[in-house]
Amino acid sequence: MRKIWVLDTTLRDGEQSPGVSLTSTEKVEIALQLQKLGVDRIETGFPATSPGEIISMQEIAKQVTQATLVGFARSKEQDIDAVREALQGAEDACLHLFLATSPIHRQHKLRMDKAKVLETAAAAIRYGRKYFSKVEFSAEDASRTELDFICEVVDMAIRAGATVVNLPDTVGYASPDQFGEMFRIVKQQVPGIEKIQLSTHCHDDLGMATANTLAAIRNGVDQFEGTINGIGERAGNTPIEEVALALDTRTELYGAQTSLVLEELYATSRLVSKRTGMSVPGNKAIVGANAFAHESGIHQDGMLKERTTYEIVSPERIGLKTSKLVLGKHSGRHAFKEKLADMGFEALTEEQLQEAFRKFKDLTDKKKQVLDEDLLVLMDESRNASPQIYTLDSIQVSYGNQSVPVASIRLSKQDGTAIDEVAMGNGSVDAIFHAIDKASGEEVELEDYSIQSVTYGKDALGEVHAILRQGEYTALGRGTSTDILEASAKAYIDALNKLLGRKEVHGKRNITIS
Ligand SMILES: CC(=O)SCCNC(=O)CCNC(=O)[C@H](O)C(C)(C)COP(=O)(O)OP(=O)(O)OC[C@H]1O[C@@H](n2cnc3c(N)ncnc32)[C@H](O)[C@@H]1OP(=O)(O)O
Ligand SMILES: CC(C)C(=O)C(=O)O
Ligand SMILES: [Mg+2]
Repeated sequence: MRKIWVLDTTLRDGEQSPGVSLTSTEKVEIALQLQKLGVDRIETGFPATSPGEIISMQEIAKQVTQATLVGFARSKEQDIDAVREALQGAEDACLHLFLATSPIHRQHKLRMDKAKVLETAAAAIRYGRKYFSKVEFSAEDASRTELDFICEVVDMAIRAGATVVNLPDTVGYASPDQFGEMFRIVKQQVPGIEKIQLSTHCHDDLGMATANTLAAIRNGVDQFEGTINGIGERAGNTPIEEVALALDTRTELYGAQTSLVLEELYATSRLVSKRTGMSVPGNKAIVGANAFAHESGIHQDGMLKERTTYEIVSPERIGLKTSKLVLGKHSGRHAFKEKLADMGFEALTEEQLQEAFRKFKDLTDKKKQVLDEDLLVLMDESRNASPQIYTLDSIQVSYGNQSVPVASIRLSKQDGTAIDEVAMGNGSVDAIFHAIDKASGEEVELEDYSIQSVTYGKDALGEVHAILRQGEYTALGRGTSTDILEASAKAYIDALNKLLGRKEVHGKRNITIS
């Protein structure tokens, strides 16, 4: 299988992401992790940028010994000298020179004609080769450069002594077919091309960095450059994890592999995200939080029967323990039953399961994600079911800090009849309880009332406990909901039902029924 070299530029192009600036300690930490990941070449910085950049690169050079360390420079002696200073302690160093070659950059930015570009780059490569055995030359904006001039530039770079020639899609303008064709022609037409390594470096302005990189690989490049999580200038660089996994997953198509330790990808992604402050979108390929999570019932059912129905990469391959089956609005009975079994609720009858599933679906209409804690509460409610003498149909509360709270409530009785009542109170909860009292016609006393949040987040479930007394009898009721007024009504009705049910059957005295 053909080996593809990986040049990681998270610490150089990645750090060019607007708003990102890494400290020396952070850069060393990331470089050590990149070494663990098995990156062949780590671009540690652009030392002409600042004195601090040189110090960071020197620190990395002291500690990272198993990868080639690359220093970036314009085609200027002063920049090359800065790379010499920054990489002097490196075991294996490479100078990375660049100069733009496209008409737009030549005319407007560099104000150089073609001949001057060739002369400037050749002089820089020759100067660099005096100090470095490895010199990469990048023809910036290659994808917008005339094809015959690109061939001239590559020829010049080889003659001047470059060991790697990189043709970047600097502004993410290329399309895969066109980009692949450029490499095919360069390989065909430039004499001595076999003496050097050909590289590519893509940006994601049109969302095609990975596709363009793979097109270059199919057309014979030896190295690709990218960053972890795809961070970098503007829309970012090629995400290394995407290309590495595409090669690993489709070997029959590409016939090429990196030597990355893929199991380190997830940890590397998390570290880069934490240190740069650039969060990874949930739906990001390979390393996003949802990349191995399934919420839809049909997908979850498929996953439970055979993982490969909905996963082309196994989570273990990138260093994650398992896939996740997330319970939510779109989940089905198979995943629900599996989840309950995992939590120890195995001995449920079909009826209990159906009832729990119905309640679960009701909850998903109110809550985005159902957590284990939510399920525990829900199962607890089901198992401790009280006689359904009254059930809550609807509730409406009118509250204002200048007016008296009013609650309207509709209860259903066991025989199916509905009772509507309206009542006022000192507060919203008090108004609800008065309305329930009026609807039931029972005289009860509220002995205790408490609220607690049982799950997390803005849409957390609140659990209300209410203890009611009627003469010698007391009963504890529980109610849960994402709304505490609804939870309060449910708890009150639950206590009332228990009180009436027990009173009727047992006639026991002074007993709190839980
Ligand atoms: C595609 C890429 O990612 S390229 C890398 C981009 N990264 C960065 O620019 C980050 C670090 N940059 C910096 O800190 C600064 O730009 C520095 C220190 C490098 C240079 O700063 P300054 O000397 O103030 O120049 P400034 O950035 O304003 O302009 C760039 C100059 O470099 C020239 N230049 C640009 N690319 C090259 C090159 N490859 N070789 C030689 N000269 C170049 C420009 O034409 C311009 O020259 P001019 O002053 O004669 O017009
Ligand atoms: C490799 C360099 C020149 C680069 O970052 C680019 O062209 O995007
Ligand atoms: Mg770039």
